[in-house]
Amino acid sequence: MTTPPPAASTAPSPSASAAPPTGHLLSVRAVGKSYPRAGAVLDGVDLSVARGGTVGLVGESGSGKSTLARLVLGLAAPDTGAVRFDGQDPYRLRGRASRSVRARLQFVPQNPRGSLNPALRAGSAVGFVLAAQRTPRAERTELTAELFRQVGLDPALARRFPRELSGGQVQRVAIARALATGPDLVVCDEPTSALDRGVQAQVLDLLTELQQTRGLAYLFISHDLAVVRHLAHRVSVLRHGRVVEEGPADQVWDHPQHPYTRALLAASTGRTPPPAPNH
Ligand SMILES: Nc1ncnc2c1ncn2[C@@H]1O[C@H](COP(=O)(O)OP(=O)(O)OP(=O)(O)O)[C@@H](O)[C@H]1O
Repeated sequence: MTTPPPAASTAPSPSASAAPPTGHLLSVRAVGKSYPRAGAVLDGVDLSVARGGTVGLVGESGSGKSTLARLVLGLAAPDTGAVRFDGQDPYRLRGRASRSVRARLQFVPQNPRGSLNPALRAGSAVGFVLAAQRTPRAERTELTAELFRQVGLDPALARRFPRELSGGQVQRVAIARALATGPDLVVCDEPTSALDRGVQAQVLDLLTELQQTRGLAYLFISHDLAVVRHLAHRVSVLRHGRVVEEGPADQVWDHPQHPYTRALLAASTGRTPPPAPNH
């Protein structure tokens, strides 16, 4: 399915702003993963995310994006290669070290409504995370209100149930929940693909703003190059489990080298780029 590019935004293009700080927070090296029926889902994948930077991971459905997200989050182990978050293997950690890394490594899902308990008020979704972080009960309500404000939500909405919120509001609650642990890296898996175009642009602007104020890094997964271009500093293009192109977002957008990247661009924008010199 082709999602239209997001509406024009007031947020500065990340690639037009200052370069992100150097030093890799996340490093994926020669990662391979197979499943019995699917075969090789990832094959020799390399990817790095700098502190405070955004890498966009694009590819069609089935290219292996969510599998890579699971490996990065330490929910599964690669068959070959290595995943390192700040030098540590998120899958192998146990006990306090695991809790610390899990707090610094958060996730925003595609379908936040599905990840929120429908029987609990929106504020509780954030409150539970704060409780797990051992935040004193007396501070949780005010901290939840502050997180709601940071994601552009009226703190009064914390009293509502998920069904009483719009799709964009629910996604903001999911972002507030991810922020509650004070992460350094947030893995966003198609976080705007279920939203209307205008709301999509607002959520992307919010993610950009949060990056600037909190120094967050993102691994931003999408099938849509136009969405990724909106906030990524660098882009990796995944096809059948292999990275076929990687580079600065503007370069990949303006001068896509691989035929597959060019096809993704055409699907995303309707624009057929001029032929690349090497193909
Ligand atoms: N736990 C699993 N067991 C077996 N096969 C799996 C498992 N997880 C993923 N796969 C298979 O791996 C391939 C890649 O799936 P993955 O979800 O990573 O792709 P994707 O690019 O994220 O696609 P989508 O955008 O549709 O989620 C698919 O063929 C899928 O069926």
